Amino acid sequence: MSGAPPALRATDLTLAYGPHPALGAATFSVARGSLAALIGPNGSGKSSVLRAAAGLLAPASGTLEVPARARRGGVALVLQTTEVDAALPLTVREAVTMARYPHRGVVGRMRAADREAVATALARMGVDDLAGRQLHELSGGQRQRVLVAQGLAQEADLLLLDEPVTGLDVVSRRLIDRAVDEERAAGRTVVVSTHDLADAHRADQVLLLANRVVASGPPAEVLVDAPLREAYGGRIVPLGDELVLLDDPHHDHGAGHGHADDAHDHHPDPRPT
Ligand SMILES: Nc1ncnc2c1ncn2[C@@H]1O[C@H](COP(=O)(O)OP(=O)(O)OP(=O)(O)O)[C@@H](O)[C@H]1O
Repeated sequence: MSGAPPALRATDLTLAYGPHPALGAATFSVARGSLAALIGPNGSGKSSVLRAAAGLLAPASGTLEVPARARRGGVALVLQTTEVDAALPLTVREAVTMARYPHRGVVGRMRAADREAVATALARMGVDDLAGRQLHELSGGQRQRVLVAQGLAQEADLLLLDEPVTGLDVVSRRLIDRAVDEERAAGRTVVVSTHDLADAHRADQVLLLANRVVASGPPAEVLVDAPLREAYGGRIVPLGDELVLLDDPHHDHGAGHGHADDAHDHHPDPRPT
C-alpha cells in the first residue's frame, strides 16, 4: 500500500454500553479500498465496531480514527433489518433518497446526480420495481436489499454493512455480494460483519472478535483452527475440509450466547423472500 492513512485505525480501543463491555483494548487497522470482514460469535462486538466506525458509539477509551467521517457522505452504515423500524411511513424510494442528505442537505433540492444515485442503487439491488411501495409492505429479503440500496446511494468512501446477508435467500445474497465486490473494485472500503466463514474468506482482511481482537489478517491466516477455537470456545467442528461454526446466525440473535444444539447448515431457503 502507499503511505495513505488506513480507512480505520483503532488504537487501544475499548467500547462499552455503560457498565457493559463490548470490546476490550483493540488495536487494528483496515486498509483503504479493501474489504474487511468482522466475524465472531453472538455478542462478540461486531456491531459495536461498526457503530463506533459510523460515529454512533464513542470509544470508552483509546481512539478510533476514521478519516472518511470528515468527508461529505463519507461513511454509510447499513443496519440489520431487525434494527430498522419497518413501520416507518416511508416508500422504498423515499428511504433510499434519504441517503442523499449528506450530499444535498435535508432541505436541499435533489439534483440530477442525486436522482441518478438513487435510481442506480435501486436497480443494483433489484428493488426499482418496488420504489413506490411502503417499507412495511416488503418481505424481509426485499427490505434488506432496500437498506443496502440506501447504503449504496450514499456513495460513501467507507461502507459498513451489519450482517447484510444473514438469513437471506440466494438471490438477495448474490445481489448484495455483487454490490460489495463492485464497491471494492470502485476503490471504496467495505467492512462487513458476518457469521459465515465463506463470507469471511472472500475478504482481504478478517478481524476475528470475541470482545477483543483474537486475530487480524488475511483469511488464510485468521480462519484456521486455533484462533477460531479461541474465539468460539471450541464450538467449531471440522466437516470435510471445512471448519463449521456451531454459532447459529438465524436464531438466538443478539442474546450474547448461543447453544451448540442450535447448529444447522447455513444455507437459507433459495427462494427470494
Ligand atoms: N445497546 C446495548 N446496551 C447494552 N449492551 C449492549 C448493547 N448493544 C450491545 N450490547 C452488548 O455489547 C456486546 C457486544 O454486542 P454486539 O452487538 O456488538 O455483538 P455482535 O458481535 O454484533 O453480536 P451478534 O452477532 O449477536 O449481532 C454484547 O455483550 C452485547 O450484549
